[in-house]
Amino acid sequence: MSAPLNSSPTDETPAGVPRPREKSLGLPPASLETDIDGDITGDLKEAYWSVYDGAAASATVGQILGRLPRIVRQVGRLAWATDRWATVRLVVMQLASAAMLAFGLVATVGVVQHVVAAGPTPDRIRAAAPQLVVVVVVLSIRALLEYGVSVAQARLTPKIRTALEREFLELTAHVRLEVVDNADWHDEAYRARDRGLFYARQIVGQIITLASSLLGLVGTAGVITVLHPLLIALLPLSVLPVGAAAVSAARARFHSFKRWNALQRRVNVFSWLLLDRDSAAELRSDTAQHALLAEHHRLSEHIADEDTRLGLSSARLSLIGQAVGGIGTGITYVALCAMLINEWLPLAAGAGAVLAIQSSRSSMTQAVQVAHLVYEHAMWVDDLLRFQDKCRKLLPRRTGLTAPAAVKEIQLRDVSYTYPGSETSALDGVSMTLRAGTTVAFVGLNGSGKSTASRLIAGLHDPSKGVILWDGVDVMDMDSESVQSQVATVLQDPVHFPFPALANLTVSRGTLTEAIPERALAAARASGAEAVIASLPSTWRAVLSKRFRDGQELSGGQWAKIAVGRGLYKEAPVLLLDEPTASMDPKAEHAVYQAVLRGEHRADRITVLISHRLASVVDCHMIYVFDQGRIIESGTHHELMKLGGEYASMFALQAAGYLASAPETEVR
Ligand SMILES: Nc1ncnc2c1ncn2[C@@H]1O[C@H](COP(=O)(O)OP(=O)(O)OP(=O)(O)O)[C@@H](O)[C@H]1O
Repeated sequence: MSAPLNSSPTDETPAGVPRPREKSLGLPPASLETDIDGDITGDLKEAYWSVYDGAAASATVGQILGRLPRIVRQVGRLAWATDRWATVRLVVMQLASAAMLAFGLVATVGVVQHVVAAGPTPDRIRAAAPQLVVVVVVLSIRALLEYGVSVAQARLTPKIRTALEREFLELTAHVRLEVVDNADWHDEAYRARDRGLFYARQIVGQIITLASSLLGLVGTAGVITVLHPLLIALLPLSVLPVGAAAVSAARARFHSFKRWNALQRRVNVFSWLLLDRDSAAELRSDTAQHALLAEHHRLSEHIADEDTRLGLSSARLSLIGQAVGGIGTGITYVALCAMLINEWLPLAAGAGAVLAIQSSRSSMTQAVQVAHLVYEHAMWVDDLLRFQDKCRKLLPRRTGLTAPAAVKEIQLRDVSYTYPGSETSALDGVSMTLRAGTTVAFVGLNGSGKSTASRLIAGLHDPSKGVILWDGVDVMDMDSESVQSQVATVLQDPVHFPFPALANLTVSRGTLTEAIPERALAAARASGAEAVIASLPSTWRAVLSKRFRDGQELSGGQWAKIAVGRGLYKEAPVLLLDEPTASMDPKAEHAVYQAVLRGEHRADRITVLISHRLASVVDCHMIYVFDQGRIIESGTHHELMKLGGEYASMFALQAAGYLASAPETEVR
């Protein structure tokens, strides 16, 4: 978070100045371990995003069939919640379309019946004509219904995705801060975003295709039974071999895809590093491109091999599938001929059976392929929905009581805080009183608890022990978000919003487009951002990112000024500055302190300043010295200097560094 308080603690560090705790480090290995591909990114293989890859490859047909109703119910619920009318239309038209397919088949058999009946050809054709018209009408209605299904799908799918995405971002952007710190939660969030949301968009269409092929299968089975009950025995003979071939082809594809995907993710790491603007300068100055390109080439070759393997195995499986399917068809037709020869079946029914069997074979192949996709993709959608449920339980406190718009006094009473998963307290029994119109400084070594204290004051974490009172009211009784909205926090590494300069300020008031111009100018003036913005080609409108056309690049110090401006623009009753000036030049830093801390701070504002440059805290009304989560000294600069404790030692150390080499120059 910050530069060390002391330049570098050496043996010459004066007595009394605490030293940071240090750990010794052994020699590194002479070479890094690699995986079977000889690649250092091997660990990424089983990373968060690949957990369900290839699940369909190892699931049994029973498992897939067993899960389908649940998946359909789940997606149905999503669709219902998103657009009931489109969902009803979709289901009704889908069923009607399947019914039309069956009617079409029956009508076609009717045509065949007339065509193969006894009598002169013109009479037979004339007799078949009405049925032929029925076939045309039925097929036209089916085409219209399919169009209707596509229209309903086109309306429903983007709505489902948008609703899921909005919900996902609403939840993830609001969960408590310590949740975001949790690496597992992060993995789950990225997995839900990259995979869950992606597949949620596809799954509606896939379920529709699955439903259409299954209904087609049921329809043709019904037609075959109507033609002759004995024919139903021929159906499995024909479709099961095709189905079995399709199952093994689908599994092989998913197996291969899992490996291909793992390799692709790894190769992406290298393409991203090679292309990214942030790494460009360092890559060139370190001539690190060669090492990265070598890894990229090696992984790309593995991907090419995997592609070839997948293509060859698909071709092989397709050949086997066709051979097995051909044998099944052969057996079916032999059985059909036997039935016709024995006159168990009229010729027209036999011809109809051939049509029905052809149609059911293609329905079966499609059903098997799509069922695998739905099974695997549903896992990701399931994962997304589970993650959203989890996030709902991790939202900040809502009590119905909001924080006061103006606060006179914030009291911390014996406050402790331990980060989740940590064994030691980051804050340990801290008490202090912050009053409106005063500026308070937190100083101390790295890791001593200064930022943690400011985060608790900002309502970003809840105390593990003790209470924080705002004008006598426990913050735990207030809505967390309302507390956060009354605090402006400026950090040393602020977010570089790639927006226009003005939006970079107004975002702290929850808008990117609406500004109060006088307030924006005053904030920019006080923070030193005025000169920065004035020097940009389109001043307030200049986009602060080189990633966009005509975007502008700012230096670290310039960004710091923008961030301070953002904090001031919020005009919150509490202003927390967590080392915001560390990257500013001395003049800019001086100006910020003049404006924010010394002269122009508002009488109704509580300002907390965290700084390692002790010269900047001299004028603060109160200085708290932190060490290992506790306050070890407090008072004004003069009181602390008089005390001769750690603050005095640290101050003397910094001052000595300047005095030893400073020429006699007047500070302007
Ligand atoms: N998000 C976190 N999760 C777990 N531990 C944390 C987290 N942030 C800080 N800590 C730990 O809490 C302790 C106090 O950290 P904190 O950031 O409050 O110190 P600081 O005084 O602000 O340090 P610095 O001067 O380096 O900014 C440290 O031991 C740190 O490792």
